[in-house]
Formats: sequence, structure tokens, C-alpha cells
Amino acid sequence: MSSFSTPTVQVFHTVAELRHWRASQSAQNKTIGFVPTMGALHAGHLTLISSAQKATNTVVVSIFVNPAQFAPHEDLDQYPRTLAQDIAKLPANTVVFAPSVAEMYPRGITTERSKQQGTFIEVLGLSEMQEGGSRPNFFRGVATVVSKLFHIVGPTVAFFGQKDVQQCCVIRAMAEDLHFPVDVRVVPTVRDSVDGLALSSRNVYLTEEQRRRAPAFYRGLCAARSMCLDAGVGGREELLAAVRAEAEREGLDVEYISLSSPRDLSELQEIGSDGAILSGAWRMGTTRLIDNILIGFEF
Ligand SMILES: Nc1ncnc2c1ncn2[C@@H]1O[C@H](COP(=O)(O)OP(=O)(O)OP(=O)(O)O)[C@@H](O)[C@H]1O
Ligand SMILES: CC(C)(CO)[C@@H](O)C(=O)[O-]
Ligand code: BAL
Repeated sequence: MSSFSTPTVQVFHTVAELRHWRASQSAQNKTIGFVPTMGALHAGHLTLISSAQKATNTVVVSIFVNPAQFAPHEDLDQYPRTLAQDIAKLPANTVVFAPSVAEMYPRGITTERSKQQGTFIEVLGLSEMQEGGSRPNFFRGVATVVSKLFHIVGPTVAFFGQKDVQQCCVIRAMAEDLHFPVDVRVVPTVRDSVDGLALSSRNVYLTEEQRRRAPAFYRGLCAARSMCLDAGVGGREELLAAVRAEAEREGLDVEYISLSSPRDLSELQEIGSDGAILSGAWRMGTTRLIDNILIGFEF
């Protein structure tokens, strides 16, 4: 156990320690709720944890900044690492798994894909969609680390945020394909109560002026949803144009906007009977943010 543990929050750093604890839970027939995170905890993470507390006996939160999901030019080194403060925010009786990089990647890990060695999980057909197009290592790195974590933690139910909606689709497919006996649940995005910006660990990178402009993308998503629900507009070009217009009014540098199928993330020309995910990414200086809304379906 770590020196960071508090009387009510146990922290484990090794697979062996976590497995030992997990065996004691199995012996007591306890259900385990699991919330994987990269730390820098905010109210979005705490909502996932409280959903897990309501649904299961014991909650495990992993805190691990996963190098495999970053590309060499991305913000792996800069990503906030605030373990002691994170632990202080957790409710009583939470169990934390905060492994080192060497513990999770016994053969080592580099963000340079051509030099990587060892075992990786890739959900072909989904890994290259939307975020995968912009972040070449992202979905492969996420599927790999989440399958390792599922294998180590053995959760009954795992909780992910809708803010990373495409990630949720990839993880559900991975869990189904690999027959993990885990129920993957998606929790709605927690937003700033005043301007609707999705809470994200990367919001700390924004200057005051960028933070003021950032909610324009969400306003665009809401405008598109209103066009769809109030005026029956379901065509791709009109919906994407509505998002782009709001975003560009505040000078956001839009990377992509996507209208995709919740089934397989394929791009849609028109919203069909399965509904659609309207999602996108934009840049403000060196910071890259994402957001989405669901139209005509719920997870
Ligand atoms: N605003 C939010 N509402 C609900 N869930 C969220 C929110 N932000 C993050 N999550 C979820 O918390 C889990 C851990 O996410 P992570 O630690 O990467 O935080 P993050 O705020 O998404 O950080 P990043 O800036 O890296 O995207 C993921 O399942 C993610 O979707
Ligand atoms: C699921 C995850 C913890 C895997 O590193 C990460 O992608 C995240 O925080 O969303
Ligand atoms: N919240 C997803 C983790 C990432 O952006 O790398």
C-alpha cells in the first residue's frame, strides 16, 4: 500500500497487491465498480464514481496516464499528474489503483509506434474513425490499457463518460470481442453549470480568454440538435454547418465535426432510426478539446 493511502482510501501500486485485495472481495461475493481515469480528477470523474457507488459494493478507481494512447507530438509529458490531490477528493472506502508505467508495460512503452514491442489490442473498423484519424495511437492505446485494467481489476461493472463517446464505443466492442464478463456503462457528460463547457482535465491548459470562447462548440452542438428536434432537419451538411458556424464565430480552430452511427461510428449522410452521435474536436492554441451530443438515442 502507498504512503498516499488515507484511513478510508486504500491505494495500491502493483498488480500483485491489487489482485490480492480483489481475491478477498471475491471471497465475500462483493461486486466491483470500476472507474478508469488518467487522474487530475474533477466533478465529471466524481459523477462516474458516484454512479459506481450506487450500482456496486466497492469502487476501484485507476489513475494512470497511459503513454500508449499518446502520439509523439501530443501532450503526454505535460498531462497533469496530481495523485495526492486526487486521492484527497475521493469518497471514503474507494480503492485506488495507481500503477507505474513499468508495472503496466513490463516490456516498456514508447509513443513511437514503429518501436513498440509486446501485446496490443486494436478494434479494427473502429480504431481509425474520427478521434482515431486525428490521434493515430489513441484507440489502440485505450483498448490495450483498458483490457489490461479489466484483466487486473476484474470489475463487475465499468463506468465511462459520454464526453469520450467514441472511446465508449471502442471499449464496448473490445469487451464484447474479448468476452470480458463486465457490464460497460456510459454516464452523461458533466458540464460547467453556467456556460455548458464539458469538464475535462485539459481545460486547465486554457488561458482565461480561451476558456471564455471554448463553450462555442457546445452551443453549436445544441443549435444543431434544436434544428433536428424542433425543425426536423436530419441532413449531415446542415447539421455540421450549424456547429461550424457557432464555433467559427468565436474563432475556434475546428479539427473535425462528425455525424456518425452509434453502432459502428461510420459517417452518416442522414440521421436514421438508430440515431446519431454529433461530435468533434477543436484547437485553442496548443490545447485540443472534444465534445459531443447524442441525437435520437441514449446509451
Ligand atoms: N465532463 C465529464 N463528464 C463525464 N465523464 C467524464 C467527463 N470528463 C471525463 N470523463 C470521463 O472520465 C473518465 C476518465 O477520463 P480522463 O481521466 O481522461 O479525464 P478527462 O477530463 O476526459 O481528461 P482529458 O482532458 O484527458 O480528456 C473517462 O471515462 C471520461 O470519459
Ligand atoms: C479510459 C482511459 C482511462 C484509458 O487510459 C482514458 O482514455 C480516459 O481517461 O478516458
Ligand atoms: N479522456 C481521454 C483520454 C485522452 O484524451 O487521452
